[in-house]
Amino acid sequence: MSSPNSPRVVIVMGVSGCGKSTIAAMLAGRMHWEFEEGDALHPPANVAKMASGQPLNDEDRAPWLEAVAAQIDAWRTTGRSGVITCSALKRRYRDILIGDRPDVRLAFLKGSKEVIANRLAARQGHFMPAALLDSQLATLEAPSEDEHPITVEIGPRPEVIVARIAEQLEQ
Ligand SMILES: Nc1ncnc2c1ncn2[C@@H]1O[C@H](COP(=O)(O)OP(=O)(O)OP(=O)(O)O)[C@@H](O)[C@H]1O
Ligand SMILES: O=C(O)[C@H](O)[C@@H](O)[C@H](O)[C@H](O)CO
Repeated sequence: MSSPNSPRVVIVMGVSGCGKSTIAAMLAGRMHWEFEEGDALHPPANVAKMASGQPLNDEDRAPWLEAVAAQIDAWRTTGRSGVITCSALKRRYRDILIGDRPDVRLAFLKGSKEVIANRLAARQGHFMPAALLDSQLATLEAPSEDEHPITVEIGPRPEVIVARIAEQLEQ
């Protein structure tokens, strides 16, 4: 396990609209760690594809996952800790992001389709159409126990969710 001063990274994962950006930014603030919005690392073609209502495939996601992994490594090799958002829907995507990096933890935001659909319907100014939620949920492989995820229900207020994640990180 890591010593208290070694860099640590949390990937906040889950389908579109589960709250990754909201929770990750607050968690980074609470931990005094860096924050990176994984969506900002998509090639422009991916954003255009999603905005046009088409789901990404494995090939589309490959360069994006590499960019997320590169950010994680940039933090780790320079001794910094950080929180990054990444839907990381499939196990094999998470294997790219985590691999043998022992200080990288998953925080999985888990919620019902109904709650997420309601939040997406209310959200404005985001490229991701709510219509892609079905495909996101169909693609999601929830992390299994051997991935040691911190799994949190998305129902409560963001402050509560962040506190729950922080408590588990501090254990
Ligand atoms: N715990 C919460 N309670 C109520 N509303 C929330 C909560 N978390 C997030 N929201 C709201 O739900 C919407 C979706 O959250 P957010 O944009 O953070 O999700 P996301 O997973 O980052 O989405 P995407 O992957 O599409 O970027 C936003 O409008 C946000 O303000
Ligand atoms: O893997 C994917 O299908 C995409 O990366 C999406 O999950 C988006 O990044 C994001 O969640 C929408 O804003």
